Amino acid sequence: MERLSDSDRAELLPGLDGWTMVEGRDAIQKRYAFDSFIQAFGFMAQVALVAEAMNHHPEWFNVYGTVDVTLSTHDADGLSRRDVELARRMDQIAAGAGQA
Ligand SMILES: C[C@H](O)[C@H](O)[C@H]1CNC2=NC(N)=NC(=O)C2=N1
Repeated sequence: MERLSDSDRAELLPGLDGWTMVEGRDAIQKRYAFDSFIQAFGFMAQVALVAEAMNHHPEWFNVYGTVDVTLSTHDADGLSRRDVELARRMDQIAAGAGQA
């Protein structure tokens, strides 16, 4: 998996909703806020199935209804198209999982 080129970054990253660059690392991050732990965990369970099917896995941290997510491609040591794809899929799942 190749790291995103500068032109791919300029084209793809602004289209992501609420994702920002991590400082000091070639990765993107987003905080999802749900009303309850069950909604947050339901979101994570659905994402886990998608991530496994993509063979692309998030770094994440959950406290109650909050899920902090970092996406990066470890094999490429930076951002690849898979991160953009997983970010979009996570946003779709969050929208259906009752994001606060
Ligand atoms: C061996 C296995 O295919 C790799 O380690 C996969 C698994 N999941 C992964 N997830 C992420 N985020 N980046 C990777 O480079 C990656 N590589």
